[in-house]
Amino acid sequence: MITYGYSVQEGSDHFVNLADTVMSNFALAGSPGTFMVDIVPVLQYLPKWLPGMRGYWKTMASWRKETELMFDEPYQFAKAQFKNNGIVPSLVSLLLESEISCTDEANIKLTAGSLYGAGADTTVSANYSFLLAMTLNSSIQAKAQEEIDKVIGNSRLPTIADRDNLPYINALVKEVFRWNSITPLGMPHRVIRDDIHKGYFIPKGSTVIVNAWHLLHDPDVYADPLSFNPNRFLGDNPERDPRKIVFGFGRRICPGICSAYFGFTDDSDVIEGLNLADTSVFIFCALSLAVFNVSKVVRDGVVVEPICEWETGVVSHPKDFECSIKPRSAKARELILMEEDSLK
Ligand code: HEM
Repeated sequence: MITYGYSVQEGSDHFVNLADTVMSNFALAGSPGTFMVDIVPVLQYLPKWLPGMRGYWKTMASWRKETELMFDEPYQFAKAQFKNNGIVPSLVSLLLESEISCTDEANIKLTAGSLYGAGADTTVSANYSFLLAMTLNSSIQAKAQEEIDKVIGNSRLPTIADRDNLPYINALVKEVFRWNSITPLGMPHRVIRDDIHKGYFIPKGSTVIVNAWHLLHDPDVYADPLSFNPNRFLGDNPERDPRKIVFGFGRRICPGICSAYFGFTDDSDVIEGLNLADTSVFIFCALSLAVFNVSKVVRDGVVVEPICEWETGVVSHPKDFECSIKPRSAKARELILMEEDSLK
């Protein structure tokens, strides 16, 4: 919706399926060492017909095709919608409002595709971790709901404007970012010139990989790091804000956390409310807590323990787990239905 002004279809959605395929390819391509050419770059110059090379190039050609479709098809949808004057405000509709050249069009397509590709999967991973954490920690869920009930009541849904008044929810969102490292090894960076870091010589061309998982689970920084505990970010001595790590580092830091452009340094705080990524996760958590109870599934009188493990890959998701999501009350059900109606 933000990128293309498009409402995702429930069940199976063509554009989402396309993006999922490309993100799975990306997860493999982005993990250094998946292909021999990552380790021996000279292999890229070998003829494509050589035995052993054909399969590789065939895979690359089909991945390229899928990537082009992911960038092109939703863009063409948004463009057609724009031309038919049925404008739903989106990144693409805003960019199409002025006269554009072919180069502009290629840039809009790539910008929109990057926003969706890089922003959706990562945010979804955080949202799933939140649901898993709530399934496993009913007392933390109850405490968060108590804060929402006290500050917002039950006659309306929380909004982004409520954020400053919800310290416990803010701490919970930080803990969602920390507990599951969404990108456990960040993104590989290439060193563009020789460097010396803390006495270590790093030659130009080296690939540098950050161990984000360790930084977020370092027992010297986070007490009992494997447990989900929002309290670690409250009080007089809060533990390190994980958002300083989860969005990467340097000039290629995630643009979804735009305080990068406002001098985000080690000492400054993330500017809440200005960041698409952080804000999306906050509002998902706050809305869910306001209207739903998330709990373990009980089947035939037996409690089903959810699987608490994560997939590997550039973007790590919780493995499929079972949970029960039910409206908290009749009033909550009413609010959900009103919200659904307003989207029609
Ligand atoms: C919880 C959500 C998100 C997480 C954890 C996340 C994390 C990251 C990380 C670790 C990187 C690599 C940074 C580096 O190279 O050091 C990155 C890059 C990127 N992110 Fe995000 N991201 C999230 C949401 C978003 C959103 C909502 C957008 C949409 C604007 C977005 C767009 C991008 C893009 C375009 C890049 C590539 C930047 C570049 O290479 O110059 N991300 N993200």
